[in-house]
Amino acid sequence: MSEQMYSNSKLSVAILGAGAWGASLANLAAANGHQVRVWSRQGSQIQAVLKDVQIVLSAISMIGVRDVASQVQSFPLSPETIFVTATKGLDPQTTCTPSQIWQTVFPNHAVVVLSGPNLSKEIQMELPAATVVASNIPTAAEIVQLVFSSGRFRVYTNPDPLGVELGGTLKNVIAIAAGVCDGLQLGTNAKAALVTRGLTEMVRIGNNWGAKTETFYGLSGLGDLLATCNSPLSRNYQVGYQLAGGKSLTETLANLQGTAEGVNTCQVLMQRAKQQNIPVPITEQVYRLLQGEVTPRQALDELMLRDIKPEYNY
Ligand SMILES: NC(=O)C1=CN([C@@H]2O[C@H](COP(=O)(O)OP(=O)(O)OC[C@H]3O[C@@H](n4cnc5c(N)ncnc54)[C@H](OP(=O)(O)O)[C@@H]3O)[C@@H](O)[C@H]2O)C=CC1
Ligand SMILES: O=C(CO)COP(=O)(O)O
Repeated sequence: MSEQMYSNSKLSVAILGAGAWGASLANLAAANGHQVRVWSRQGSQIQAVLKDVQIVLSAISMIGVRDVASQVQSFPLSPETIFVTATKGLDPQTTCTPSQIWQTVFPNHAVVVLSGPNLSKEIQMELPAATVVASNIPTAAEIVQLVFSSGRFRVYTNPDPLGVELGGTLKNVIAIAAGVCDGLQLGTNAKAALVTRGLTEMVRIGNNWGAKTETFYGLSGLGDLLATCNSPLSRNYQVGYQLAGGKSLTETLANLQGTAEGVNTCQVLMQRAKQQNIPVPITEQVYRLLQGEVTPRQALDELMLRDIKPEYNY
């Protein structure tokens, strides 16, 4: 399978998940002339959507990924079919990333991660954005790059799928903290400190997992942090903002449009950080806040009054 073969051809693309992100990605591929079929639990049979497709893109919330992957497994697909995952979460049972789940279920297929600063509402409004596609199989990433690239969606390739996937996933926890920061009106200095130290925490976790440091300084790490920590369009930011305003987590989630993956990611991350002995002070305070163990103000004090230390351990 070569990139050249695909450069001018129009592909058949199945999008699994008709939520905010699945619908936006479907529009981007369709606008480039590709044949796009979208599947959701309420819609057509998955079998009809998967028939003869060259690309299967999953934009399913983390909670449904394992189940949907095993549904897909029961249908015959060409060995050339490329899987793309756009989910930003971690599996609660195994702490696996979505791409690790897809790769385990489809060990002989190319799997590509798509992640970046991509607030779907802005993409629906046709505002310009950039993203990253990453795979261990470079030609697969290049094919996916061609499918989605346009004058309003700039797609970069990257050889570190784990780093790209973790960037988009881990930033959701920091986005909750950023929402708290703004909800408490702590100011621009506090927000800059939070996001910067949040990035340090993401790099620390990512390195332990085997991801490359520099990936976190790219679009899928720093880029996505900047987008979600500064925008009320981010559901994760909204969760933090509402909690800071005194709402309960149950009330906040009940009124939220769509999925805020950071809530579950935070639980999984705490589990993994404890197992691996990784210091994650911001994640820990977000976890305690979500559990109702601390108030937003107490979480702030806990972070500010930690033992003083050097910025980096060189
Ligand atoms: N919105 C955004 O701006 C972006 C979102 N993402 C990520 O994409 C993923 C989806 O987000 P988004 O589209 O916004 O979320 P939505 O809540 O809008 O949609 C979630 C989608 O997942 C499906 N789904 C949920 N649970 C299950 C299940 N158990 N089995 C099968 N399907 C299920 C829903 O199906 P149904 O409609 O049938 O309920 C729906 O299609 C998340 O991981 C998110 O972090 C990534 C980048 C940008
Ligand atoms: O990941 C996103 C933008 O890149 C979407 O953020 P939320 O899931 O917080 O809305």
